[in-house]
Amino acid sequence: MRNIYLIGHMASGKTKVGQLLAEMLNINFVDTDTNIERLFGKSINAIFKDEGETQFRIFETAVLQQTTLIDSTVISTGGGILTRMRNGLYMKDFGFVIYLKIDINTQMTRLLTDEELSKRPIVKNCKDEAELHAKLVDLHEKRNLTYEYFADYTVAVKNKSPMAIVEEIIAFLNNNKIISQRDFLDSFAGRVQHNPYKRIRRAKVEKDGESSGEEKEYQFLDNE
Ligand SMILES: Nc1ncnc2c1ncn2[C@@H]1O[C@H](COP(=O)(O)OP(=O)(O)OP(=O)(O)O)[C@@H](O)[C@H]1O
Ligand SMILES: O=C(O)C1=C[C@@H](O)[C@@H](O)[C@H](O)C1
Ligand SMILES: [Mg+2]
Repeated sequence: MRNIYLIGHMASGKTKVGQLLAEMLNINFVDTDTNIERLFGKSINAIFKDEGETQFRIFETAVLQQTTLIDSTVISTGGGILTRMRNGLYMKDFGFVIYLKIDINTQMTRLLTDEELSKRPIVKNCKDEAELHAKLVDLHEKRNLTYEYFADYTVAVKNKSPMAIVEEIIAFLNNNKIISQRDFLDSFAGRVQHNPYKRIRRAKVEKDGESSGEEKEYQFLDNE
């Protein structure tokens, strides 16, 4: 199965819903923000502060590109992923794009806790609610069209629990025959069958360029 990419404004629930969706589908989960932090050994705040937003966007594309090498994975992206058009093209080419659409009031409510605000460099320096509101209006004006342009499916998140959103996404995937039990079994069977690390390989023992008829076993372990 192709990947499922979640896009949308910050605090629309991409991370929260993505984790739950992956759990419900029993497939892997990747969060591009988390992977950027792991790969570059710094928090997103520190990357913005030390290297600037442009460098952060370069890291973000690099991490997104890595997801084109895997499949059957739910990938939650950062709110600004579509500031670069090529990112949208990668997601379209390698997966289905689900847009979690949030209204400004719901977004304000979610961001107005210290923990949520302080980890997002784009809004963390807003000095009061009015400034945060103005910033979000600006971001919606700039970004809404880009989310809409790349979305294969849109879910409005207002007043819905994470589980209700997940159920809506799964219904969309099922209705469009994007996932089926068969897909999962095939993909799982394929990974087991082709996994070079788990396979026991037999090879004829060669002596002086000639096969002795004896067989030798090579076991590749996961942690080698
Ligand atoms: N459907 C929901 N109902 C209520 N709260 C939610 C819902 N979805 C997410 N939240 C909460 O909103 C906050 C932001 O969610 P989350 O971190 O998943 O957003 P995000 O889209 O990943 O943001 P970012 O783009 O900054 O990574 C979290 O506290 C989360 O628990
Ligand atoms: O909306 C944005 O531009 C951002 C959202 C977050 O997911 C992070 O990727 C970062 O804080 C930037
Ligand atoms: Mg997130």
